[in-house]
Amino acid sequence: MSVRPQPPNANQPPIPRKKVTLNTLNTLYKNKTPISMVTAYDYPTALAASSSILTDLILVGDSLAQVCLGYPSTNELTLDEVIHHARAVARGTTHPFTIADMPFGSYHISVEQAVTNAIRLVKEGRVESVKLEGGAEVAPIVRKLVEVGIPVMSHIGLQPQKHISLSGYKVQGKTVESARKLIEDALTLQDAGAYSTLVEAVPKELGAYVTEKLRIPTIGIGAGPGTSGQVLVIDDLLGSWSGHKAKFVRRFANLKEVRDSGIHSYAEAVRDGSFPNPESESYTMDSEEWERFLASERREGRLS
Ligand SMILES: Nc1nc(=O)c2c([nH]1)NC[C@@H]1CN(c3ccc(C(=O)N[C@@H](CCC(=O)O)C(=O)O)cc3)CN21
Ligand SMILES: CC(C)C(=O)C(=O)O
Ligand SMILES: [Mg+2]
Repeated sequence: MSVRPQPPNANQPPIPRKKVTLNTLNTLYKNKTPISMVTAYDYPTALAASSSILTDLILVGDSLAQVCLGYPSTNELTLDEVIHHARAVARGTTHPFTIADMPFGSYHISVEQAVTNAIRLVKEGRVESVKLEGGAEVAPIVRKLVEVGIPVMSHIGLQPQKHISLSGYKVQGKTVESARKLIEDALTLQDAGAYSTLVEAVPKELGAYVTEKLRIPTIGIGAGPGTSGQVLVIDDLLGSWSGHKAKFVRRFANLKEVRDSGIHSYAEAVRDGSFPNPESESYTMDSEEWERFLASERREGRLS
């Protein structure tokens, strides 16, 4: 059966969702059911992402660099850092299919380097597939990884790892030439065996068009509603990220407000002495035991 499970209603326990596999993705794609993907970076965000029965894919994105580690861009993130976080994500993930970004510099040197590092992500990072940025130029890498048995999601359109050579984060595919290049890249990556292609920051017309031209699902971020699925950075959608908000981000919650006000209330309660409460938030000792302790302290000469 290909019917999507319904969201649990508040009075019912959540229905455990069957593990999402590449077959599940194909079924969703064939049924034109929009695929839901979200990033996660550690155990609690993986639990959060897994808490909805409707989450299909979890991405350990290299956005980890900015969102969790405070780097100015994704470019200085190391493979070891991705692996460390991916392992934590694996411990918190239930049904969703998992993907990790191959970070900048971990796959461009040679096909051999890419295979070595993708294998590390699978074995040590415990992810089920990898994603890598790039067009036709990375097709030989995609082909080899797929041959080895590592499913690959490609990533075209805006490629944040190229933000320096592109002079910033800019919408891609806005001209005839760049739109044509995007379609050609997408077809080449599909031929190389990618199971899906992520399309970032392109005009909605092009997002829908590339989706129509492919026989594998597209996952869009800033590519309009015409892609096979959508992805957002978890902190962007939860409103817990205070950095730049791209046009494509919708806030589905405002966690930063709730979180910061909680921190401030705590600090205030410490400052004014109202935390901790001596009754409900403290431990007690039997009073006779306490008296015997004080007597022993007097005998030691530590108390007069
Ligand atoms: N928190 C977060 N969310 C993301 O989506 C994200 C990251 N971090 N880090 C890695 C990359 C970087 N990404 C970005 C970063 C900036 C824009 C951006 O500023 N876009 C402009 C487009 C301007 C134009 O060309 O018209 C915008 O205003 O939306 C888009 C994607 C997506 N990724
Ligand atoms: C924004 C998504 C697509 C990503 O690649 C990331 O989180 O690194
Ligand atoms: Mg990324």
